[in-house]
Amino acid sequence: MTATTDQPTRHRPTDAATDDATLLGKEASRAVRRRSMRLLGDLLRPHTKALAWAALLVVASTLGQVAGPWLVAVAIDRAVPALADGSGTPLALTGAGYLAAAVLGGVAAGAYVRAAARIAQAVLLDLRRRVFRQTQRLSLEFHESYTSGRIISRQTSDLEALRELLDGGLTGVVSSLLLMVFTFAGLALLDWRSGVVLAVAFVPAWLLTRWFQRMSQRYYREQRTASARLIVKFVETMTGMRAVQAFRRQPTTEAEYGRLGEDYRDANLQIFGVNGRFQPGLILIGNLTVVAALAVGGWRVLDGALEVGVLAAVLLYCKRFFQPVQQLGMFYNAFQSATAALEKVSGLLAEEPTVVEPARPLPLPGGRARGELRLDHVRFQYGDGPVVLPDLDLTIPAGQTVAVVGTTGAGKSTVAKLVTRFYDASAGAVRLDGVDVRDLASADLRRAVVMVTQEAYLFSGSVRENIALGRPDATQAEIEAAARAVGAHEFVLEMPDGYDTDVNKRGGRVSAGQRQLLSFARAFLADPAVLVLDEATSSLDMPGERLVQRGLQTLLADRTAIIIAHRLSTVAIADRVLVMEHGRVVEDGTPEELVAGEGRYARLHAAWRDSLV
Ligand SMILES: Nc1ncnc2c1ncn2[C@@H]1O[C@H](COP(=O)(O)OP(=O)(O)OP(=O)(O)O)[C@@H](O)[C@H]1O
Repeated sequence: MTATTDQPTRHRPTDAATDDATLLGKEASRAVRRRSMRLLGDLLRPHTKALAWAALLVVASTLGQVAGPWLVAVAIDRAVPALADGSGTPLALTGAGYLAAAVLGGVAAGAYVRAAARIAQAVLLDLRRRVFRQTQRLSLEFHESYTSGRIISRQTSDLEALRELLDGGLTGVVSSLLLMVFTFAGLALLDWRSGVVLAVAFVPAWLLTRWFQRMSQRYYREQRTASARLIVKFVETMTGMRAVQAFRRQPTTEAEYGRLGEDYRDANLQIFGVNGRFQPGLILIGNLTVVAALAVGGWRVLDGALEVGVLAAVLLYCKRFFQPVQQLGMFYNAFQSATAALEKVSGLLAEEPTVVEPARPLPLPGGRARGELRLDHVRFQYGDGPVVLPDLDLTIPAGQTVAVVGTTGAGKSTVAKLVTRFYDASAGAVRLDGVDVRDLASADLRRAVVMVTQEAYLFSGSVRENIALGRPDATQAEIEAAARAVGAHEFVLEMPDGYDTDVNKRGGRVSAGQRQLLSFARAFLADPAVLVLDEATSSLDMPGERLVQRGLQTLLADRTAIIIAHRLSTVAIADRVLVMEHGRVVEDGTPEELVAGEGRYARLHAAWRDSLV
């Protein structure tokens, strides 16, 4: 059931399915952009006041900067001649004005950076929380097709790219853009002819920037996809380290990882290649503009049509105009990277759970589950894949223990996933005490039906906390009683800190059998009406097996149970055995009846018994 990256993502045309695509069609590209913008709008909405303040500050700081060359022109053309006439006041005033503008610009710029950083950090925190909440909210179907590595790269490298942009890039982009606009306005007001020169020079600069934009957008998407693939491979190898080492896959995984690393390097090199043409191109255009402005302005100064001071200011403005363009180019990288990241994150956030909470949940009859299960002509397929269960019709009376056995791929785990409502039936219905599970509030369903999985997952924390997951408000006495009931109490007491032992620390490590007993204790404490148990396939040593079997018997007591059984001893304690093949129940009866018969179970049982001798 392990999901792979290239597994087709079904019925999700516009969302996470697109996040690995580098070249999107126009329509899809626009849809993705709209989705990102909507998310950005959502994230920024709570900060409108702070944003307005930041905007005011950045305007003030830019005005401070743009005032400089203007004052230089005034100083050269008015104040210096006035000095020659014996009046020093204009020069002193212009000097003071220059200083004041510089101080105002500096102070406002500092305040702007701080204000922007506060907004950026708040937005990032919000986004981080949203991504985490969303990944927990999404149904199992999503997690089985979207590899954990991809989710990890959403939460790490994508959010990191956004952080980089928001931390410094964005403030830079905004102030650069504003500086360009104000510089152009200042120049045009001072001398419109020079304004025309600049406007003409802006055309090739604009074309170059558009080219850069297009190319880098494509390469940044490639880079992010390559980086996500690298992370996926890494996570997959690390989580499957046992299998990697057991099958001596190291050379293969190393080669694959190396290849993905090369792809990532190539993607980065392409980006630098584009940068390497964009930056010098802009510098060249900038310098040519200065030369043109000097040539045009110089002639006019000679003709007396332009004052020297104005020419000096014009040159300063022309030079300054292209500085932010270069900066913009640099920020644009961070911006591209962040846009690509935002597209992916917004794709993840746009995912809808396939298993949805009912709008108007129905109560269970009597307010409490009795545990009668009915699979009413259930048909099931994963997405648009092949039909796994063609027509399963089954009633399990309350309190019955049913062992499900069958060949691999027969659909046993699928039945478990339907009863626990990790998936919904494609047709037909699963009913608990006569109520369709789709009509039950998930809180009621989770209280009534508990699944104990093969891996018996232990979270970091103490043994006590791990058992208490079954019922978080349980007292210490109840936790101990649950552990005692399933036979876990003794070994817990032998651990270094008893119930307070950290399961991840040295000395807190538990064996496979103990792990199962702890998960039984957890389920016992939850006390559900229906228990679904995917029995671990790994075989235990005999004492461990006996211990687990005894724990299991206590746990089952008089609840309804569906056990995907891998052990003969488990099947023997069941009230009823279902033998499944290709999604159908081919045999159904008590263990004794089936053993006595001639069917598949009798053969399976004989083979099993022989293997034990
Ligand atoms: N998440 C999934 N997406 C698509 N197909 C799936 C998924 N999970 C299982 N299947 C397919 O559904 C069929 C039934 O799988 P299921 O896991 O229910 O079998 P099983 O009887 O529990 O097998 P095993 O004993 O090996 O665990 C298989 O053909 C499997 O390939």
